[in-house]
Amino acid sequence: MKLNQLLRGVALTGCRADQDVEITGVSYDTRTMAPGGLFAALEGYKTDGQLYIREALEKGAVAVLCRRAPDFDGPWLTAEDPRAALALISANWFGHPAEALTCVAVTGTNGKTTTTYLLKAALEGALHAKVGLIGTNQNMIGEEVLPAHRTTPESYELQELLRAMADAGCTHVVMEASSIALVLHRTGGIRFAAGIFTNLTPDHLDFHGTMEAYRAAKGLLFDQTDLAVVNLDDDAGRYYAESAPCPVFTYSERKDEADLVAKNIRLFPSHVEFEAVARNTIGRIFLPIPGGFSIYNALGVVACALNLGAGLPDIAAALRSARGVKGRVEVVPVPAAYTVIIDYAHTPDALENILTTVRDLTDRRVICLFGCGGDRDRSKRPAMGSIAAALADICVVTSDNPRTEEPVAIIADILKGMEGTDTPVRVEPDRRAAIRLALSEAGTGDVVVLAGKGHETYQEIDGVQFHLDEREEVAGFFARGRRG
Ligand SMILES: CC(=O)N[C@H]1[C@@H](OP(=O)(O)OP(=O)(O)OC[C@H]2O[C@@H](n3ccc(=O)[nH]c3=O)[C@H](O)[C@@H]2O)O[C@H](CO)[C@@H](O)[C@@H]1O[C@H](C)C(=O)N[C@@H](C)C(=O)N[C@H](CCC(=O)O)C(=O)O
Ligand SMILES: Nc1ncnc2c1ncn2[C@@H]1O[C@H](COP(=O)(O)OP(=O)(O)OP(=O)(O)O)[C@@H](O)[C@H]1O
Ligand SMILES: N[C@H](CCC[C@H](N)C(=O)O)C(=O)O
Ligand SMILES: [Mg+2]
Repeated sequence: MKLNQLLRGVALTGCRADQDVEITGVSYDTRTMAPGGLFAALEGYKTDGQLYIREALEKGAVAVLCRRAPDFDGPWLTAEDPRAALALISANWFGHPAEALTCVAVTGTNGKTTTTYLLKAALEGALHAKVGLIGTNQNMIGEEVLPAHRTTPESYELQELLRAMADAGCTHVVMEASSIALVLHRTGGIRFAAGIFTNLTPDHLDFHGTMEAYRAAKGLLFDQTDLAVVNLDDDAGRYYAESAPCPVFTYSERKDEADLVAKNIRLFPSHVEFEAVARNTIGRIFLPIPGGFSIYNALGVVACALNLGAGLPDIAAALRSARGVKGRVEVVPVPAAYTVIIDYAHTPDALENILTTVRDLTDRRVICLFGCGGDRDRSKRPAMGSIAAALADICVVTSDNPRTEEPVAIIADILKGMEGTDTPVRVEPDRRAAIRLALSEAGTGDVVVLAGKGHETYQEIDGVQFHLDEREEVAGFFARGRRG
């Protein structure tokens, strides 16, 4: 492809390159780039891609894109925001695959992954669509599974995935749009038929700084959607309903003025049920996932699927037979008279939701094991500590992914939120040992919640990922005769 074709739609602030030159690839990392391509120098959080321009040219880049003009001659282009430019360049490189797909993005603090899986099932069942999925757990092209490294991939990898999906005959794509991705323009150049907003509660404040900035980040999605599907029971949802620059469709379990309302809600240990009431249609929804939050995830799915042309009876049939999502309220089979649940709750709100949900499942004790991620929002730590102490009968505080932080320092932050509690708190930094400890505390009728790691099958300590699958640890505990 010629450079001028690759740059279609990109607003350059300067150019010192022959735009007729042939480009054989696009890269934003000198460590993996091949010769003959364009190198996009991105300003990062650890270093600045601008520092690697000479290296890129030495490695055979035929053009470099950066924010500031380099102080040497060479084939360079400048743009106000190289990340935004990279998104358009990637869309050009892969031939705008999103235009051949009906794309839906889901944003919000909690419920994105769950909602994307349920929406995929609903669109497959109701529209007989072939649906691609992009998100935290994995990416999917129809039934084919590809590994995921982040919730929302960098724009180049995202466009590459969309290309593969379009080529494989997908008609629809449902993807998670994280707030970080929206700020970093990873979804640039894509027009979404709908954007679903689930909820906004504290998370990622290390990145965004304030809740206002976090809300603004999620709101960026609606600049690139034809329809905003928003939760009217959430403060930020009401804000977007009034401010989104596109048509809005609202859902609620409390407000009759919403476009879709859940009535006659019934919560059971293994499922939820409600009456979905929209302007022209009404139907009973049965979702085989427990928890009050499951009502909201189902509402978002029903609201979106209705707007994409699916009929309510078909959506209801698909949700009735939907499978749960790995690591989300996942019940681990155990040869014991108590229940073990793995859940990805890693925010204060999610922890409160899962503990409230399991509290309704038992008259006996709730044992909560959790930690907090290192190199992530520190304000979550005491908040999660105080929620666990208030809602569980026994807390086991351990490590999540410490990343580059000291595990005991993270635990100390958590314990600050537990000061003065009467709830027994056991501390065990080794997550494997902590799981054994939690299980050995459990008795008949109790529920043990292993929170925070969900689908993850690794633990990142000191920058290195080690294998850790909580399902295996639970099975191992029983295989070894329940030895702690
Ligand atoms: C905070 C954040 O999102 N950081 C992203 C950012 O990395 P960075 O700023 O640290 O990059 P950097 O190391 O400073 O390097 C700057 C640039 O120089 C390049 N470079 C660097 C070294 C070199 O030798 N040569 C070279 O070319 C790098 O490739 C990069 O393009 O730009 C990189 C390239 O796009 C991303 O890979 C990286 O995501 C990292 C891996 C990350 O952990 N992100 C997480 C926080 C994230 O994105 N999470 C969200 C939300 C999760 C959720 O809520 O579900 C997600 O969507 O997953
Ligand atoms: N609608 C919801 N509201 C609040 N909490 C929820 C909701 N849905 C799920 N949860 C809780 O949040 C956890 C994470 O859910 P899920 O993985 O679907 O969210 P996510 O937004 O994709 O998270 P991430 O930002 O890590 O990708 C679940 O394990 C559950 O405890
Ligand atoms: N997408 C989230 C995942 C957190 C998962 C939890 N296990 C942790 O490591 O904190 C993040 O990157 O902040
Ligand atoms: Mg997710």
